[in-house]
Formats: sequence, structure tokens, C-alpha cells
Amino acid sequence: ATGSAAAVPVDERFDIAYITPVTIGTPPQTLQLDFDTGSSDLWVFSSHTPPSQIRGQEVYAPNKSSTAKLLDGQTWSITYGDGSASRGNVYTDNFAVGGLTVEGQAVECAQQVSSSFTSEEHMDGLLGLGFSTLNTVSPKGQLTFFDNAKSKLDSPVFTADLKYREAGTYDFGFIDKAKYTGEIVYVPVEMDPGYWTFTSSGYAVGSGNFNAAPISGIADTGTSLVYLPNSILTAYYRQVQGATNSANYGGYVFPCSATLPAFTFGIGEARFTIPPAYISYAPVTEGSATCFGGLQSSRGIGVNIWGDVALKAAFVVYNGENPPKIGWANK
Ligand SMILES: COc1ccc(CN)cc1O
Repeated sequence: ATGSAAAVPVDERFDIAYITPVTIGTPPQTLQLDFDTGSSDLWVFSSHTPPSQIRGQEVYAPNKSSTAKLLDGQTWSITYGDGSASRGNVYTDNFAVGGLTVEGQAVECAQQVSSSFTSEEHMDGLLGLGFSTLNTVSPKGQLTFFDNAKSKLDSPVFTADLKYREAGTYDFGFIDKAKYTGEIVYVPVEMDPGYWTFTSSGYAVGSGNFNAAPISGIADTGTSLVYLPNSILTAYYRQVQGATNSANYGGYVFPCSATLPAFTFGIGEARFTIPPAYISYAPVTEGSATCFGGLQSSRGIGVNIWGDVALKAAFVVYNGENPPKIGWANK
């Protein structure tokens, strides 16, 4: 079996996140979820979510699905790196992504969501694609959609082809040769504690020399920006007129009119270049002449994060074999 579905920017302007249509239950209920390789809970706005916390989202109503079953006594609670959070109870139901169906998928229904989820009107929940060890359901941890689907997939992989301000694709069970150029370069994945953790071979700022140095980090489709060690950030923003690391805005900002260098990162011998446009991420507030950078410091996070700003510069293969590996190709 295989599946394929669009990854659409959730907002018209900054690629804050990408949403993908899924169907849940019988008859099928369609929701738009943020596919997140940085977490492993599949949770949705639901008929159990307080109406005061819903602002336009579609909800999953298990009581309207003839195939829904309550997982009695099971609850979930998750907090993300940006401080957002949600929690609730758990059902199993039929769940499909782009023609690929899993029966008995754990669907975590929100009984509480934090304000940043409420304000993300087009996002009806998250679909975790991290390793199932990260799943928060207690007392019995649940499997991700990918782990449930894996045995029936033609190949135990999914791929992410995210794009700059346009729709890309998530494919399950196959690698579409039309989506990339050259060869896919694979590097090992450390699956403890549950992220797609890999080591980049180094970086270059603009047309400067490549600095060969191992940079461990996670490939995280659910994070908008790239978070790297401070030393790399100072090397990059030193090249940007008027750039400062702003306590006020919580990161590197610069005049939106500034000329930005590209940023290149290595995967083995391969090189991937993030164009300047991806790094001039967004005005700090609507209409401001000050822009927030797409490259930020990982100081204080505890892990380096290759988020969407980097991922959309590549075609990425998440290979769930044992041991897992991650593949990168230009496109
Ligand atoms: C508030 O929005 C989000 C918070 C956390 C994640 C997971 N990294 C994804 C989101 O879209």
C-alpha cells in the first residue's frame, strides 16, 4: 500500500506550518493536521474540546462515527518546545491519509488546548511522525500512524517534500523519483529518545568556505525555523547589515531591506543551500520594517532543530527500517 497527500502552508504568507487533509471514522470526517516529525501524538480538536477554545477549526466527533471506540482509562497530555500544550482522552478509529487506511488508529481527542492552537484557525490537530516511544498516552503508549501503517507499506518509508509558500507533499510507502534530482544521501538516525536525530557534516555562510564540523540535530517538520549553535548564528548574522540578537523579539532580527547570504548545510559529501528568501522569515509584526530570521540560536533548547526553513530546501526520506536512516536529496 501507499499514500500521498498535500502539505499546504497553513497561512498565506510565512509557512508557519503545513497542514495535510486526513479522514477519520465512518462516515469519514475530514480534518487538516500538522504532520510533525518532532512529536508522536496524533491529536485532534474534537467534540470534547470546550467551544471557547475552538476558533474555526474542524472537529472530530467520535459519537458520530460507527467505528469509533473509547480507549477506556487512557489519557494524554503534551507540551511542545514553544510552550503550547494540549491534553484529553483517546479513541481508536479508522484513519486515512491520501488513500492509505489504518484501522484502529489511536486518535487523541483534545479536552484542552492552549491559546496558540486556538488561534491557529486552519489547524485541526497534529499527526506525530516521530518514534512511538515519545507518545504521551498513559498508562498505555500508542503507536503513530506510520508505525501502524509500516507493515502494509510497499516500502517502510515516508517522504517530505515541503515547499516555500506553496503546497508540497507527504508520500507514504514509496519514493517518487520525480520529486528530486541527483542521488539521495542517507545518514544514520539516532532514535533515542524518539526524534529523527542525525548529524550534519557542516555548514557554509553565503559563498564562504565550508566549515566541516559534525552538527547533531533533529529533522522536525513541525518546527517552522532552524535552530543551531550560537557560533554558527554569529558567523551568519555577522554578514547581515543591521542584524542584532534582540531580547525584545526573542531572536535575531534585521532590517527587512537587508541583503542576506544563503546558508548551506552538509549531509555527508552532499550540500543543501537555503536561499536568502527562506531566511528573511517574516516581519516581527504586521507591516514592520524589521524582519525575524529563519535561522535562530538553539541555546537553551538543548537540541539543534532542522525545521521547515531547512527541510523545504530538500527532498527528505524518513526510512523506518531497523536501524532507521534519513535520506536527503536536492530538488
Ligand atoms: C502552536 O502550533 C504548534 C505548536 C507545536 C507544534 C509542534 N512542533 C506545532 C505547531 O503547529
